[in-house]
Amino acid sequence: MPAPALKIDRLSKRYGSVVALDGISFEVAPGELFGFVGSNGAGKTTTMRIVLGVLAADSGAVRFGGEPVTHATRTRIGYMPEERGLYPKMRVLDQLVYLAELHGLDNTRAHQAAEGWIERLGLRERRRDEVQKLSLGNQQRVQLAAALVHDPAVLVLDEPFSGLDPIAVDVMSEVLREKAATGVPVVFSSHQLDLVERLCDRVGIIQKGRVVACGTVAELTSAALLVVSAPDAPCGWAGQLAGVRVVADEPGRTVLELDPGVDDQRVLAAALATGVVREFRWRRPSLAELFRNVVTGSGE
Ligand SMILES: Nc1ncnc2c1ncn2[C@@H]1O[C@H](COP(=O)(O)OP(=O)(O)OP(=O)(O)O)[C@@H](O)[C@H]1O
Repeated sequence: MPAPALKIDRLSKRYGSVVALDGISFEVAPGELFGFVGSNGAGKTTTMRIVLGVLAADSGAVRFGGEPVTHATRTRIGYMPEERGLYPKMRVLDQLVYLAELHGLDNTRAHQAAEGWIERLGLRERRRDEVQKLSLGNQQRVQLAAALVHDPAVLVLDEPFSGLDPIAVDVMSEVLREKAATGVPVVFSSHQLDLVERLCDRVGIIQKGRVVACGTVAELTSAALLVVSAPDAPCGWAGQLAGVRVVADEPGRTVLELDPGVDDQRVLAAALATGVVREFRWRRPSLAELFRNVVTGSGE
């Protein structure tokens, strides 16, 4: 049976006078790897805590297969909290077995699952160590194992990649891909936009508690940018052109966004008026460029 979709439906949340969530909505389909990105304080952690039920929304709902999430369905979510929630003095294996049993696995199955994830995440040598004695990266691997050990039907991870070395990033990426490939909706937050771009099927950009852009990376980055290398051009040469916005301006190289209908040959003429033009080409923006555009509206 395929796992149900996770739907965040118009959630709002205030902390006193601070509006943390302002009607945020998005959906993560079964088998989809969804990247949740936004500036500091945009509302990512608040959203994830509400999904987990550790925080109540003022209004809106979290739905799982169309039904509001209940205490029973919540136990089917695998969660990696931002503040990490392990018992520092418990040994790795004991901790994972304990968590699996808490989620309803009997002792034998809990051991099998814990050992399986220990092996998969390269923690075999550490399995008898107290969590507090592990490096931060290894603690994070244990935290991932803790989110997975009860074979969840939904995976929600708050900045799982922060602080990981490149090998651990690869392991984490593979595991998330594999989990999604089994039909589970997987959502994770991250500030590492290159990674999100590479890994995710879809991305939601959140700002001030609302989703301001959502789609596949290809959809989000379809509006092309114009790269112009004009080594003699004075800084800011393109700033006065009507319908043209400067996305990046380095000495001799400028990246521009043109309003619909603006003739790029007019831009080329303006560039040539400053001297030689070595490069004049269209390219897709990166997710990081798009993010800056969307979030600051200025491109920088
Ligand atoms: N316990 C709290 N009390 C008061 N305000 C809070 C509390 N938790 C979060 N906030 C505020 O709510 C807003 C959203 O915070 P949240 O932690 O959800 O953002 P975030 O997107 O996860 O940020 P980051 O990328 O920095 O982790 C921010 O303005 C934050 O200051």
